Amino acid sequence: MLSIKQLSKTYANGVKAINDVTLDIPNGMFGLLGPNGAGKSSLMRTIATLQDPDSGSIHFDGLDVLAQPEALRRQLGYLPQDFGVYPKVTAEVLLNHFAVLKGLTGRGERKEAVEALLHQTNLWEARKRGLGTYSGGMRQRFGIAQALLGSPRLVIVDEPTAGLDPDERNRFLNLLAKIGEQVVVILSTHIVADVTDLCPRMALIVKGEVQLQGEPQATIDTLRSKVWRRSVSPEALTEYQQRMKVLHTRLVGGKPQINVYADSQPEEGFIQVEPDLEDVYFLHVRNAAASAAAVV
Ligand SMILES: Nc1ncnc2c1ncn2[C@@H]1O[C@H](COP(=O)(O)OP(=O)(O)OP(=O)(O)O)[C@@H](O)[C@H]1O
Repeated sequence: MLSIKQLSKTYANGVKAINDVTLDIPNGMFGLLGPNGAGKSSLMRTIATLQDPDSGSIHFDGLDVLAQPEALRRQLGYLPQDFGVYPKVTAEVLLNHFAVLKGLTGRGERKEAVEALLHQTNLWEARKRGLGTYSGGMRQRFGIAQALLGSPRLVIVDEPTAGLDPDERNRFLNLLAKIGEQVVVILSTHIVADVTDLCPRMALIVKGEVQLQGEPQATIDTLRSKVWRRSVSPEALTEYQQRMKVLHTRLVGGKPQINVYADSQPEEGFIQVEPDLEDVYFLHVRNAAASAAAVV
């Protein structure tokens, strides 16, 4: 269990990236959802002990992470958002190199670990190719392979599916789901479907603050019978957005379709629909933006 209490961080430029965050993260896949700039990477980097918070505490299975960062690092696998690779080096050589850095110094043990991870991430056939020839999905799977070296008990992956095509995304998420059976995996993402598909527990963070946390289905249930949908003309869209709580807009056959939050049917033509996690996400992002505007 990872336990974060009242964590805050303000950067030198005055941006409050983490604002009094308290989260309990049990074993399994945990989705940390939030729009760009919400503070997800700041939180991930702080948990990974790459930067210090201004205040608050982090404990992992009783270990005081901020007091003993080295001890946490020995149990950590981290795939950062901007994971760079050397394009000319092969996957096998680079993974072997990372393994040495992770402390796998015995030749036999290292070879075994590297080979097992290349198989697990489905890169065995491509192991002798330069990483520069890899697709985005293959690079991300390589990123997970290096994160899993040394059998970490805490795995952090920061926005890993952005830019992947549907096949590669599925393959990557399946891989994460398998890992999540044994350890704590924190998946930071702005893609709602990643969390819906994969995570039994989640938190939503906006402007550095936790807006909600719990089981995705329980958060969806709070919106039952409050989401209404209709198609509108492109010209009328702005007017609907001003008059109603429009959660999101989708183009269906080139025509905008809006989901609106309301206690009862907003007007003729709206039909009630089953809410989903996107509705929850947009309602909270919208409310957070509204309350920030009210403060200013
Ligand atoms: N080193 C830094 N110095 C100053 N401001 C920073 C720094 N890193 C991030 N920020 C700011 O802190 C806020 C949160 O950024 P962060 O990268 O943590 O968010 P995020 O949710 O990961 O978003 P994204 O998906 O865009 O990376 C943003 O306003 C960002 O501009």
